[in-house]
Formats: sequence, structure tokens, C-alpha cells
Amino acid sequence: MVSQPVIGVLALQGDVREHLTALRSLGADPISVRRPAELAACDGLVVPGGESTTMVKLARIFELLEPLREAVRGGLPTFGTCAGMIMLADRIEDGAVGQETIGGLHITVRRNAFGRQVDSFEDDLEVDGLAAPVRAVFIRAPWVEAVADDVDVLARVAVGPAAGRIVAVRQGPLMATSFHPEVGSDDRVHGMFVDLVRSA
Ligand SMILES: NC(=O)CC[C@H](N)C(=O)O
Repeated sequence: MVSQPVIGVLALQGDVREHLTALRSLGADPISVRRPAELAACDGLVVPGGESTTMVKLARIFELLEPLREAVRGGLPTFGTCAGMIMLADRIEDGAVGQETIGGLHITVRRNAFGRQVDSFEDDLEVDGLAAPVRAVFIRAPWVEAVADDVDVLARVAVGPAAGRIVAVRQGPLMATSFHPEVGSDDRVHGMFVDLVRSA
């Protein structure tokens, strides 16, 4: 067990700094990842929110896409939030034409699933493993359309037209949320991931 694990945040695009701050406050040693050598130094990785189509293009340009795929396949604990959830998904509905992902998480995500009417919203979510609900912030978020048998559902939307939709999952060392746990001061979801990295 590594007590101060090195946790990378993929820093090609998106809200990197908020994740670095949350991870640091939980006692991890966070680093920005833009190169394969930085990725290789990580005990765990966060793929942040942002724009998945841009992020995957930049990952190719920075020659990180294949190393990321190998790392995830090789069991690197990885946590994707929002666009990061899309990046980890094996399949995308409503993706851009030919949109690639890192993959590894046996789910189908629907991109921009909540639609224009509710581009962004907040919900108090019961998350499996946490005692009290999480105030979850959704920003042009995906939801999980389908999961394989080896994927645990950690949270579903509680109310409104999307009630019942899956918005947090775990599969072995992989975790993903549709929402942005790095927004605000509640670091319990990051805490779940840091625990996962520590126990890996
Ligand atoms: N906040 C986000 O990460 C939005 C994700 C974005 N809609 C995408 O498709 O990548």
C-alpha cells in the first residue's frame, strides 16, 4: 500500500486544477500528465471533465492515446469525470463521427444525454459507499446507457425526467461519474478513488 500515491490528472484540456487541489487535500501526490513518461510515474489517474472530442484529439497529437489504453488495460486505477467518463467508456451514443475513446470501462455512455433544456443542473445523489448524499453538479453531462455484468452502479439520478439514469459506476480499479465531484468542497468522491488507488 502506497500511503502518498502519485495520482496524475490528464492535463490536455478541461478542469485539471480543481482535481489537483482535491487530490492534494486528501494526501495524494498529484501531478499533471501530458507525456507518456509522466503517465508511467502514476499510481492512479484522473481523466477530468472538459470536451471529450477535443481531449481525444489532443491525446493522439501528444502520443498519449495508446499509452493511456495500455495503462488502463494494465490495471492502472483510473477515475473519469464527465468528459472523462466518456473517455473511459467502451462505447458512445451520440458521439462525434468516429469519436474514439481510451476505453476499458464496459459501459455505453450517451453524450450530452440530459439535453438542452437541462444543460446544467444539480442533484443530491445517494452514492453507494458514502453515508450522506453528494451535491452533484452536472454540466452537459453524459449518462450511462448500459453496463456489463462486471460494472457496479454507484449512483442514479434521484428526481426529474432523468430519474433512474446511471451517473456513477465502478469496475474493478476503474471509476467514473457523469457529474463533477471537483466542483465545491466535498471531496468524498475523490476520497473513494484515493482509497481505491491505495488498496490497488
Ligand atoms: N462537463 C463536461 O465534461 C462535458 C462533456 C462534454 N459534453 C463532452 O461531450 O465531452
